[in-house]
Amino acid sequence: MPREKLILGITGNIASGKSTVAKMFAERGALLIDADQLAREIVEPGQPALQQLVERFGTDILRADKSLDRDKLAQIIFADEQARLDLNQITHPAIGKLAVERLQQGKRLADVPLVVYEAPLLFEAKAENRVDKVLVVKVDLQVQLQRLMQRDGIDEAAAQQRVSAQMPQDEKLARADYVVDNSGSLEELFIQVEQLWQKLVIV
Ligand SMILES: CC(C)(COP(=O)(O)OP(=O)(O)OC[C@H]1O[C@@H](n2cnc3c(N)ncnc32)[C@H](O)[C@@H]1O)[C@@H](O)C(=O)NCCC(=O)NCCS
Ligand SMILES: Nc1ncnc2c1ncn2[C@@H]1O[C@H](COP(=O)(O)OP(=O)(O)OP(=O)(O)O)[C@@H](O)[C@H]1O
Repeated sequence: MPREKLILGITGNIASGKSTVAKMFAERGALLIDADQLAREIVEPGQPALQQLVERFGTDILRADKSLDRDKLAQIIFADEQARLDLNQITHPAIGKLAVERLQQGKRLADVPLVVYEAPLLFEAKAENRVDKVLVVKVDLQVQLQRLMQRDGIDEAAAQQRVSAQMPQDEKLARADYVVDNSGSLEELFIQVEQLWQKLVIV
């Protein structure tokens, strides 16, 4: 008898390596649903959430073609907690609705052995109930800051600001069912993901 199909939530703080881990699961055959991607869909031109963002933050957050200027909005919300909370209030309900739909669709697909939901704010958005088990990707702060600065082309102060906008890593770890440590090499990460895949999928 195969095990009941799981939805595995992958979370962890910014630049911890969630996308890297999620990709490793997808390469093994998992279906990946990415909250950052859903967050992009719900602010496409014509979507109600984009209109609400413009009402809250002004037309300055739009590019000439009326699409969202993500860099500009990121600068605003990582420097101002109230702005970030307002952004969350506008976007999170629509992201949540879409996530539930896609996760349930995914769970019904016969040839998918595992559904993975990659969600940076899984705990902050109180979205744990959308998944069966939670994997937290952890990383040492110094490594995290270096990777974040390099990936996003920002300085240490901006990187620190983004890290501080999320729930502390220790709180996430305390609520995890599984943990992988991504402070080392990609090879070390790969081994941990393989072990978890064996545990979750191989009967
Ligand atoms: C602020 C925005 C425009 C920045 O876009 P950008 O393309 O520069 O970054 P991207 O979307 O890839 O997010 C990068 C990372 O930033 C962090 N992050 C994003 N939004 C938030 C937030 N509201 N609070 C804390 N951290 C956040 C996450 O770790 C995320 O993985 C965008 O992240 C957004 O619309 N955020 C609101 C929706 C949201 O909460 N998304 C997070 C997943 S549900
Ligand atoms: N073990 C590793 N060794 C070296 N670089 C890594 C490693 N893991 C991830 N990276 C790099 O670090 C950066 C952050 O990783 P990734 O984008 O997977 O994080 P994330 O948690 O998905 O980020 P976000 O919260 O912004 O969505 C990327 O540029 C990635 O290529």
